[in-house]
Amino acid sequence: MNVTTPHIVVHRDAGVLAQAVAARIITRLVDVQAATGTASIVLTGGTVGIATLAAIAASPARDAVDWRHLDIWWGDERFVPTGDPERNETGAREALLDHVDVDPERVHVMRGPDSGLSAEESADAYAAELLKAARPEDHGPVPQFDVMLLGMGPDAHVASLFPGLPALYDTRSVVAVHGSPKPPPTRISLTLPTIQAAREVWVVAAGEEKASAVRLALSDSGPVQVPAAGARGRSRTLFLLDRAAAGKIPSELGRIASP
Ligand SMILES: O=C1O[C@H](COP(=O)(O)O)[C@@H](O)[C@H](O)[C@H]1O
Repeated sequence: MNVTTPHIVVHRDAGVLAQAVAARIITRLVDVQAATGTASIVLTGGTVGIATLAAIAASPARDAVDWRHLDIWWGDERFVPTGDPERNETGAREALLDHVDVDPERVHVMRGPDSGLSAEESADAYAAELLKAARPEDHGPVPQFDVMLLGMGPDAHVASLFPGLPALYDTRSVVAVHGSPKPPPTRISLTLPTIQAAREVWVVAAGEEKASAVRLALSDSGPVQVPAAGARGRSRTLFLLDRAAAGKIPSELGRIASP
């Protein structure tokens, strides 16, 4: 798998970070749609992830995106019923998707227990949906997503890939995760091979409590101990941080700082 070296961009605080990531997403989607007529994005839950979606909703530039021609996927989901405030889907709908003209057929949710599926069946159903969406030029079982947004926990988890859990060894595209150290315990997650199939992977993190995880994610650590170290895209990897989260990055790693 071709993966790229991360490029680091640091913003003043979490608020500016969310605004800047929102602007980047809008620009990227507009550019991809101008070139191909369609685009795809993978959403994340978490604080910066949802704040970013709210910033897109509040931006006048959001109307530059052709929302009807956008496929929306999730990197992970908490396995709780539809509408539960814990679901990443619920946060994304409230922050953005309820405010723009998306095509419901192109909003690809990971199903919860109210669907009657077990977590394993829900993961398999998502894998099948990804396989159906993959085109010959994707050369694999999942689409080469245009942008994958990933939040990161203080333990360096991304999506629902937590350090040391079996999901990190899994070569399927989507898995059920049990025993998550962060509640709720049961989740559905894309795996590392699926994350690394994305054209662009953008890791977003804010706050001092993420600083050690950011440092490790940018080191040569293995992804089983430091899942975020495996968050790399085929064409580009961005670590989009606030100053606090960037506080422990070694000085030899280049970074771009905004005022
Ligand atoms: O549980 C999750 O946590 C991470 C990070 O959340 P944060 O609140 O620390 O930013 C998130 O990226 C992931 O999608 C989510 O399910």
